[in-house]
Amino acid sequence: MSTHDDLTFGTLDVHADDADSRSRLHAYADAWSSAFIEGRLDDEKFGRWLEHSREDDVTLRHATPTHSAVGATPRPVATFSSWRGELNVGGPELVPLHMISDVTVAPTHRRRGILSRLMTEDLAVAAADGAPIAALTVSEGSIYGRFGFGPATRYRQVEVDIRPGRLRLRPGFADDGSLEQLLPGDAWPLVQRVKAEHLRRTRGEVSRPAFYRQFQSGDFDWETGGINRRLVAIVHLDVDGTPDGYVLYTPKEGDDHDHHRIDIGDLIALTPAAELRLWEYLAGVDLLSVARARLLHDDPLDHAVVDPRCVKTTLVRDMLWVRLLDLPRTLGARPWREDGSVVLDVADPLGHVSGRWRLTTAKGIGTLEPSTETADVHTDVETLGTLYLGDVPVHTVAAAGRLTGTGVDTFAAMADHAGPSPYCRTGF
Ligand SMILES: CC(=O)SCCNC(=O)CCNC(=O)[C@H](O)C(C)(C)COP(=O)(O)OP(=O)(O)OC[C@H]1O[C@@H](n2cnc3c(N)ncnc32)[C@H](O)[C@@H]1OP(=O)(O)O
Repeated sequence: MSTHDDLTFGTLDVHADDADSRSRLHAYADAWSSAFIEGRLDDEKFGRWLEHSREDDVTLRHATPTHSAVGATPRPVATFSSWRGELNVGGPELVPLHMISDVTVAPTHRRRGILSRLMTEDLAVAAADGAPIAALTVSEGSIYGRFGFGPATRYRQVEVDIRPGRLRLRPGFADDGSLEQLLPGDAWPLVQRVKAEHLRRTRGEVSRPAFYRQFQSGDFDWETGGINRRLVAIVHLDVDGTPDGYVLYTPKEGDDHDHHRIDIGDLIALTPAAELRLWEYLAGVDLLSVARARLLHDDPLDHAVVDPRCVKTTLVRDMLWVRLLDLPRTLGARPWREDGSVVLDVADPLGHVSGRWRLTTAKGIGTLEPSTETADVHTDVETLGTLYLGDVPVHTVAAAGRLTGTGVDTFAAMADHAGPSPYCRTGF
């Protein structure tokens, strides 16, 4: 007898609108929301969740008890959502991305292999549908490696000292653009335009799920359950008046004037000058002491200020976890540095990319073919996920024992790049 005989595994149709379907969808949303310690959703929040989930055409996988011993209506004990987005892998085209979120299993049903089953089924369907790569952001670092996901980008949490006169840009900084404060709802179309261009330019960035509109336009604040009247939107315009950057932030009151702070939800600019101008603006906002933000782990801001100690790092953490599902497509889509050729022997516990492959790079383009030759490099799909966007040099990961063989030096010369670190600013 299967250990899951007491459960029904299936998917819910996010677009179904009859009363019974809505009630099942509400129970599903309650299950993930409760697991993330946010409690069950009221009708307003459920409606908002349904709206953005429909916009993204999300697949909702669940496990639900077949019956209740006390006669209650069974409610989901596991949730798992996924949808199709895009990822910038550093090549000329964005790559279709299978995005995963809301992974929960109720405490009553944990460690019975429910997540393993949902993940295995979901990745198999995604691969069969032609998704070359999957990604998620994680609550804990110990869960997803076993399924072939590797941490592929990092971010840095910082507290920037914005007391009067503290954060100063080095002499010589010049920007010929301008700033405009807008209502967040009015800024939203401009924010979207800048963000779309940023995605096109930034290796490691992913397309934004639809829920971003609700909180970045100020339309709905998930914490208060109403319009976000605190959100401030500042747009940077270039010399021709074209928007090329923005910051969205929320001032937060501290215990006293010395502790009022800004939480920066998003600061994105298409030029370094626009980005620094937005920081200069933030440093000049009165009555505030600290700006909390996420930055690239090797962000230019540290080198643009007179006193680098104004930018205090409080945390460095993994952001996007990547899982390769189709090796010829994914390795063919990312850029390569030196010309070369190696045979990779790849282990994959779920079998999607396992086997021996000859990787050949020429003029920045990689091609991959199945091979029966002796392997030059032995590794696994989790390690290839970590290396995929170029965040970490091959030799660093090899020194950890994760790549072995006589071809590691050649592979490093082919794979490592000298461009900016990959960066994903999008949580999901
Ligand atoms: C992408 C996201 O949504 S991130 C959010 C993840 N969700 C949460 O953190 C919510 C709270 N936690 C949970 O809901 C559950 O504990 C889950 C989803 C993390 C795990 O669900 P389960 O059904 O218990 O996992 P399952 O039984 O399939 O375990 C699979 C393996 O992962 C291991 N594992 C599961 N959870 C954890 C964990 N938190 N830490 C370390 N290992 C774990 C299990 O020991 C098992 O290992 P094995 O294959 O060597 O035996």
